[in-house]
Amino acid sequence: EIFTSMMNVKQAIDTERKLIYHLKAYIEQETERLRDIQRFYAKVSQLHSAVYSRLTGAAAANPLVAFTLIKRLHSEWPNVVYSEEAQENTQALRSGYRNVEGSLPKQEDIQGAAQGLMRLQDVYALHVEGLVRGHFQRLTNQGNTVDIYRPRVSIPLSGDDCFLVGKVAYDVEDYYHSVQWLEESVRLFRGSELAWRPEDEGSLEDALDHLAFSHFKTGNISYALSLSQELLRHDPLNERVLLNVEKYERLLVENPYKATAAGVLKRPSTTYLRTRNTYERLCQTQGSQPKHYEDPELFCDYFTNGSPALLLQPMRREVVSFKPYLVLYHNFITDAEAESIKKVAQPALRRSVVASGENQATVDYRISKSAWLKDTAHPIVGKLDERIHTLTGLNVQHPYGEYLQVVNYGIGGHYEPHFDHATSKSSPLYRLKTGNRVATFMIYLSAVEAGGSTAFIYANFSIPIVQNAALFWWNLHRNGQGNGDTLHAGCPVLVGDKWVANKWIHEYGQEFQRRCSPNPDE
Ligand SMILES: O=C(O)CCC(=O)C(=O)O
Ligand SMILES: [Fe+2]
Repeated sequence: EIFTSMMNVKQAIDTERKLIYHLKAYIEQETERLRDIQRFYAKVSQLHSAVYSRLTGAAAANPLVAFTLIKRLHSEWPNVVYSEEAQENTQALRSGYRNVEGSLPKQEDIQGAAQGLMRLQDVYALHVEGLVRGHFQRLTNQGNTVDIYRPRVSIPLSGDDCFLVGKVAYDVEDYYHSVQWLEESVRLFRGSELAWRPEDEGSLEDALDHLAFSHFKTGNISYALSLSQELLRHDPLNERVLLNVEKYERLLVENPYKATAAGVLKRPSTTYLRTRNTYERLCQTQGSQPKHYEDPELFCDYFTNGSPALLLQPMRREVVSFKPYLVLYHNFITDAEAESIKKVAQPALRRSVVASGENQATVDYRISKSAWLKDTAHPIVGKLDERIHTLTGLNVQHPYGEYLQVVNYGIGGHYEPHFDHATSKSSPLYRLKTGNRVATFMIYLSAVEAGGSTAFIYANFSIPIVQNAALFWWNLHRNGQGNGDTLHAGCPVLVGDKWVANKWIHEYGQEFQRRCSPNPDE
């Protein structure tokens, strides 16, 4: 599951570096082998033009010429033709490949990465044609493109790259995406002068085939027909396509008005989410906090919580919202501490799960890896517990607080709108027997280049990632009921390596810090 964590993607760079090394050795050896063969070829062909052609009959009469001719035909030619060197070179290359095989991406990775790209396309309303050229752009209503982010490094995609993304969509009958990506694939394959590349999975014919069928499925039969006819020009004997062409022509005769009935394709309903429009709007703004002038009660201060530890170095507190109550503590953690936490978490990272009934499950709506760190894992974990306790006054010791959950997002990694507290009595969150999650303390362990904001859906704002800051909010009202205003999400990461750490604090153990109240508004 390389695609679920950027850390694994970084490790994949090293894997490819090893492969490059093996391929270089292979090319050198093969080049040498071909040079030797060329030498033999040059020798023999030169003999033929210099000796045999001019003297023909006389040449064969010379016993030295005759002897070398016989020797060549008897042993030199088979030595060249049946040389084992080619096989030895291939074997060396393959054995180098087998050494890294265990760490290579799997089918689920290619699918997950392609789905990540399509998620970014959807949530940030990206223009596919721009994306293919390596740009992160949105198409305006006037038909212009605007950059939403200019990456420092980027690469354009090939026809085969686009074919693969389109194929992932096609295989799940998601023709909304398959049409857009295969369209790009066909365009790029048509325009590339290289007809064949050893690394490619698909070809212009494959792309035409899948694009034609996608259009057929969405009702655009005349376009399906013209694409199939183009395909037949490359592959005139393809029985299946010949039959399709016949079928499309018949359909068009029977139902001429259906020619281009495609209309506007809708995004697939598998990604249905009631709050999707708000969620995506909040992600697109990449940070849209309420401003002080919008709510004059909001404030910033240097906060000590009456603690001697904080008197020397007060915390920069920013009250971001009252409904729900949300506070941002700036510079909660230092760069060095954040790096240590990530380092300690790395070997323990596993695919993130969510509560599903009484159990836990991996889901498409949370794409990341996470690790649970006990305070014994590293002295810094205990220090952070202490700091959270000082700031909030809450008891964060296990089991009143959960272990620290360190999260690393992957390609288009996200966490769609959810509550941190349990909303059903059977939730696995109750296994600690310390009640529900009363509060969340979330630390941003990294910056990102673009995307990845934390969006509060009903409260209608999003917090851009503030490196080293921490976000605190109450999940429950004082009467113990879940606070619906806390519905929140981690927006897909557009560019960057996003890390956060969650400390979830439970109801029990906080009785003196957070008094109960029957008032549902508190
Ligand atoms: O990554 C974020 O911004 C939010 C993460 C989150 O809500 C969670 O892990 O529960
Ligand atoms: Fe959350």
